[in-house]
Amino acid sequence: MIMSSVGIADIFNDTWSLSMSTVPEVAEENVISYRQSLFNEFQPLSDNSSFFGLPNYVKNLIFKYKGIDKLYDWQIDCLNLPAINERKNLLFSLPTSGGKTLVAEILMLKELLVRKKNVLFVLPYVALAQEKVRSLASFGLDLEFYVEEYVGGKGKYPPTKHHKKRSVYVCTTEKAAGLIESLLDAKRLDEIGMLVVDEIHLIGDSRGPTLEMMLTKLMFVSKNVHIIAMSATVGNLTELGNFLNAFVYTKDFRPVELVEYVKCLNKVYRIVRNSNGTCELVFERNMNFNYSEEMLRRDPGLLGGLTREVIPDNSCLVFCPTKKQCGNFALLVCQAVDKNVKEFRKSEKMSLLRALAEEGQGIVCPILRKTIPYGVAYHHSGLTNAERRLLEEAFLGGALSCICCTSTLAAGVNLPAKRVIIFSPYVGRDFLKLSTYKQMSGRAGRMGFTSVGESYVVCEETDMAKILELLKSDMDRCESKMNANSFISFTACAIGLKIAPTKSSLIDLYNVTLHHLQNTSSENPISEEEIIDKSLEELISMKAIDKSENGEYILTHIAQAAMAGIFIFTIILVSRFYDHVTNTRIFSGNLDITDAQTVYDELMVAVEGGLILSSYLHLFYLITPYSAVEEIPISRDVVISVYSNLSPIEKKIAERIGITEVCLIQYSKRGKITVISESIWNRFLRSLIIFNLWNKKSIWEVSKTFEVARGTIHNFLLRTAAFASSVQRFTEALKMEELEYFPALLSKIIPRLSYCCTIELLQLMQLPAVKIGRATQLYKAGYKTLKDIVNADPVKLVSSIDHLPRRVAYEIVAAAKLLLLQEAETLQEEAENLKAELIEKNMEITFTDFDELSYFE
Ligand SMILES: Nc1ncnc2c1ncn2[C@@H]1O[C@H](COP(=O)(O)OP(=O)(O)OP(=O)(O)O)[C@@H](O)[C@H]1O
Repeated sequence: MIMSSVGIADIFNDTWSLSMSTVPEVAEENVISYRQSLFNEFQPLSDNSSFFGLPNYVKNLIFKYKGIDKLYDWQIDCLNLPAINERKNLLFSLPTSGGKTLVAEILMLKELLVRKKNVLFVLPYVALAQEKVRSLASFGLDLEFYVEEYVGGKGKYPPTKHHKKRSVYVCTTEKAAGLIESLLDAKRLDEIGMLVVDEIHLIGDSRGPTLEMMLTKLMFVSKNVHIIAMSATVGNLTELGNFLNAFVYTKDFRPVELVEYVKCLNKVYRIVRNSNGTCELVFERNMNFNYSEEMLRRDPGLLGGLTREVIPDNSCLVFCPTKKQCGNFALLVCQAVDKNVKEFRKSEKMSLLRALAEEGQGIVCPILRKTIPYGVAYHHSGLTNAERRLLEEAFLGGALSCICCTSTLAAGVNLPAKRVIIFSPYVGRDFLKLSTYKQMSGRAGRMGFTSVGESYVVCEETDMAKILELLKSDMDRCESKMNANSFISFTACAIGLKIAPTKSSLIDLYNVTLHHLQNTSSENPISEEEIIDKSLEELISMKAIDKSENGEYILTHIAQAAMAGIFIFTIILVSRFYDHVTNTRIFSGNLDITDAQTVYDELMVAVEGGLILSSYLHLFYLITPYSAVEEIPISRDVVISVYSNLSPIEKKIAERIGITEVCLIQYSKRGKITVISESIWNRFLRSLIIFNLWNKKSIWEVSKTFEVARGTIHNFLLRTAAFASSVQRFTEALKMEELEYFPALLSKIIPRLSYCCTIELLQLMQLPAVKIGRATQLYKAGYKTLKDIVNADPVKLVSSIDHLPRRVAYEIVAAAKLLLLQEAETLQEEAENLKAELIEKNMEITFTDFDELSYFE
């Protein structure tokens, strides 16, 4: 296959058109011969001709859906490792875009189809997990397995047990942890054959404890789950391999050559790496972009010139140190490029703007409105997921040729570019780390898009020495982030799951952690006994655990109910806020034991004082996560203005909760609020954000009123939905008469909260990566239900929906088919199970039974 002239995107289109018998856009004879070859080689699963132990037609599907017809040598090497056949855990590390994911997916398919076990695929970010669900859907349809999404509010704990087909659970880290806990609790862990963890180095990130605890528990209770972990950037690979008890495979392979440069003043230096590991900067060229004086004043770093060299024909990613700079740099690039670029793919850019408007309920960010006509955009966490997704698709499709982003894009999204510009060697205030540099520069030049990738790091003269030092330094180590709080959570969870209910078994469990491995080799190791003792003491003092008669620790009733909340829905990204919370956190979800007690108290107060149901606000207050206060800082002026403008019913609810004018007076005078706890005051104010969105105020309006970024609001909404699910499960598990109607009340609002949409759009929003704008577009175009999507012609979808890439259209249809199929087959299975149970108990009901009933006579 000639990648350079065709390009992966084209290949996708071609192969899709082949599979769906739509208008082919490649030479007819190629289509026919390819179709023929597919037809000839397609054989049933019993085909024992082997593609790494899989039937040969899996190979064809990889070509059909991924455009890959040949594996790299290292991929073949890795898949043939004796360690794989022996089912030894595998940790493999290659540079970004080396093709690691494909290896993991082939192993995953083998587990599903040959060993017939379920697989957990863990990805660190929501967007990556959703992309994976969508891309695996076609494989699921063809190879007859389910793809179940465990992201945000989606995913059932424990999962439905399927007898006929296997499932791959695509999860974010927190959801995976919840899923494993629920399977352990249900004694069903043996249904899982493999756990794939992408970006394993994130175990050393602030969210790392959740991942570390999950892996530890899994390895402690079972030797049968095959762990496959991968990463591009780990310094202490062997140590990580020891923790995972894994065979370590590493290669320095990049499919596309990467040429790295450093730009200082107007000089460009090439980074030359010598075979002895040293590295030097070799002068390459002077840059002269004929800037006017005015332009030079505005753009002294020559960013515009550097981007102008590649766009619009090729693509460019600009990494900026702060979010604010992303928008500013995007505007700057537009000033530097030729005005004619506005004509380049104009209609696609217009349709992108329309799609963004749909997503923002009619509003498009003013900066994007200015930059998109030039094919330029910015991208950071202040944008909603949907906005980011649209921009990413446009970049992949070529309508956008330049994105100015923060470093999070390098780790989170698969966006290749011809040129990567790291516009400052700082991330925020910190000097770049080697792993971050590698991730950013690794985005340059992806296979199938460009023959060579270039990365430029732009720096001041004063930073040149530091840059050289960075380039020569060893890769960052991955250090366990387990701390006192995570140990308490870890201990409580192990006790709750009964996997380590005694002190000695808790110590054994701790000895499996990465923390233990690193602690023992540190200069001042803490004794394992001390760690466990401290956690136990803390839990006892919080009345979260008791000792049973046989000397084992058990959870108290409320702690158990709190934990049940987590079993059903673990929370997204909680541990990001972990370190800022002074309370002791108990569980990996956000319903910790101190929170659980407060939730309980507040629910009881609401019930006893009278829950106001003439508006949703009272309910929203009760499900506003406690972390909201740190997540959503609201300025003093905004608080005063929002509170002063409360409607009568809102005021009434505030009063019912205990908030009076005195609170406002105390707050306005910058004093401490003494009438009620500040947490009540703060959470009430944040619950108004949810209330406004629920009442159909656009995210733009709410963002303006509360002066909070749209992305932050969107994430807060998702977390509230997840917290509501925990509260729902908590109230169910408490089994108290006074609270028995809460689960039903909450179950009505949770789906709408998760998707932040109207009831009509709920079905469409179940599709992976379909957000409100695209759901609205589909709905308006007459595709109102999943069934409509199943019956849709993807080509028609592309023509009737603005800015819908062809590949995405096919993937959406495949995902809808799989979802419906899964739903129907699950119902069928449940019916069969019920019937089998009845037969087993000799209780088969026949029509004759009814005939005998006099009632019908
Ligand atoms: N053998 C192959 N031939 C051609 N393209 C390939 C091959 N293997 C993978 N690719 C393509 O290369 C790109 C990068 O692959 P992949 O995402 O698997 O890399 P990765 O090592 O997992 O990267 P990252 O570290 O960014 O996650 C993808 O578009 C993938 O489809």
